[in-house]
Amino acid sequence: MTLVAEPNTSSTESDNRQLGKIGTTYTRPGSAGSIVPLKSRYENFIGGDWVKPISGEYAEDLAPATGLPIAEYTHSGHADVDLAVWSAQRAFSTWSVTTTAERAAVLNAIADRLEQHLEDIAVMESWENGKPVRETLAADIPLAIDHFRYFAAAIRTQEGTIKKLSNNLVSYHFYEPIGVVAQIIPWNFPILMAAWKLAPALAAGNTVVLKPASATPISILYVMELIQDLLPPGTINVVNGSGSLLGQHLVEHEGVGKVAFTGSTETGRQIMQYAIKNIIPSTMELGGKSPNLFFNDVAREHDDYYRKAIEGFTMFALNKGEICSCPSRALLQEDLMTNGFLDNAVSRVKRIKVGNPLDTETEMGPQNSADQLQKISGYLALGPQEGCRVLAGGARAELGGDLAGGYFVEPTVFQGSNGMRVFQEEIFGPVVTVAPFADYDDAIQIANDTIYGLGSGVWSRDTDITFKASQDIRAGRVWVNTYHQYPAGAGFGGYKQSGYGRETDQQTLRNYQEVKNVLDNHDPEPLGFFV
Ligand SMILES: NC(=O)C1=CN([C@@H]2O[C@H](COP(=O)(O)OP(=O)(O)OC[C@H]3O[C@@H](n4cnc5c(N)ncnc54)[C@H](OP(=O)(O)O)[C@@H]3O)[C@@H](O)[C@H]2O)C=CC1
Ligand SMILES: CCCCCC/C=C/C(=O)O
Repeated sequence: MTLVAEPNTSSTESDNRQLGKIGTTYTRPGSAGSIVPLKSRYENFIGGDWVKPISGEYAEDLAPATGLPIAEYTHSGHADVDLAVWSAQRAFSTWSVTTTAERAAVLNAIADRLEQHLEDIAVMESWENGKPVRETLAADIPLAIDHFRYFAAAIRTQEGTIKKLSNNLVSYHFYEPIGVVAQIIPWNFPILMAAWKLAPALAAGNTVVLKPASATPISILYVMELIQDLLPPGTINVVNGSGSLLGQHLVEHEGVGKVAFTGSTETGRQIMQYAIKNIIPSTMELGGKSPNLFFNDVAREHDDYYRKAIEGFTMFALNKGEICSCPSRALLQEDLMTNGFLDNAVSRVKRIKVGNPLDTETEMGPQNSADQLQKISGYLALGPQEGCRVLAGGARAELGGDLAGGYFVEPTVFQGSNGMRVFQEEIFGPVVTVAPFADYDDAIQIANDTIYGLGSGVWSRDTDITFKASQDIRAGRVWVNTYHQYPAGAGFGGYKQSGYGRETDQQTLRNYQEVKNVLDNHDPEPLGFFV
């Protein structure tokens, strides 16, 4: 499986470790013998210090695998946001004038530090989110590390423009940092989503106030503890608390010059309204209902390609389906419904190993929260009510022992049609809906019949089909004969109600920059209007 970036070739401590060896079960963060030393309470990180919330209020962070508390985090208010914005403004005056080489050095140092701590960060992320440690070790954390390295390089190689408009008139375009950036991130990839936003914002010379999701408030603070000595105070400030209480105040703050958001389309729409107040730019990475198209020729032979396509179908269960680009609508050309392909795919789904996220053999952990479990359970009930056939799963997964209180769901395959709500609404769980298509035009029509346009997949051995489909599908990302790869250097973002702006590529720098034009006139003569 090649989900991750090329490994770093520089020599570090981590080179000789056998991370995530199958058969390992990591000890829970905070308990005796764990590689993750946890505090019982995490304050806000503001101005380079650990700062208590002014109200003195805290909330409990729960482990999705058990439903039991991990640690406390701050329930911040507006005054805490004010303090964070003020700290970021102060830091901006010095960070924005550092050289690109200096900023790149800081980003590279962060990457190196994260790499030294890859294993403990991965364990922390798994325990707080519920995602299997085999994913955080192989994807989330390596991708986050690579992101800092990528933007260290990107800022050093970004060019402005210079144009000689006439013998005496020269136009220069320079990119300048915007100022203080508000970044509001979700709980499904807490560290990776922070990296996607922090790395380009810092590289471009901005300072940040980051608001993590309330369901995963701590893993990013664990990372801040590890990297705090590498950053000038105030360049990154992290404030926890309820998004509905803090969001408007943060985004409408006069000291904030830009907002970047990843989360639901509904909340994105609200944040866009807040951004209007001070006319600040926004980037939005929102929901999805991504189609995954399989053409008849995938089953021509039962070879490696066929196995790859079966894995492509099963990818809806990665991160327990809690991914905006989850391939949640599998569209199969008619022969594949009856010639064994669908049966084989369903039987692979039934073998997905659901369990303790800290066990390296686990393929699917618990959903992130009780709220998410409840939302998914609603759709598990809705599918059959709408007339879906249940080909696999369809219920909560009952695990024993101390995982009995965890938020586990069976990976589920529904067969139905694209007009059903389970085909149209973002479930954000391990649920794939399957429908047949007759021919190419039918496939594209069904694929595009959605309000979303984030991810999509096309599977065929015929490169004319895959190329044509990659042009005809209305989505920001078309994976061809693959799915769920997110290398830096490939821009990611949505069409339609999946948002706007691209992340994970050089062009992301432009989300965090103003363009300054200098028009330099060397003509000795006046222009002639008022002579
Ligand atoms: N596209 C994606 O990657 C994601 C999509 N979703 C979708 O959204 C559904 C609901 O999940 P939910 O966690 O409620 O998603 P939200 O979009 O509401 O939350 C994402 C982030 O936005 C914050 N937030 C919430 N309300 C506001 C607000 N008014 N102003 C500013 N920030 C705000 C949240 O803070 P807080 O946690 O404190 O509320 C969190 O940090 C999921 O079931 C899924 O379908 C969810 C997460 C990611
Ligand atoms: C295997 C790595 C998956 C990264 C997924 C990034 C998607 C983020 C999102 O849901 O917004």
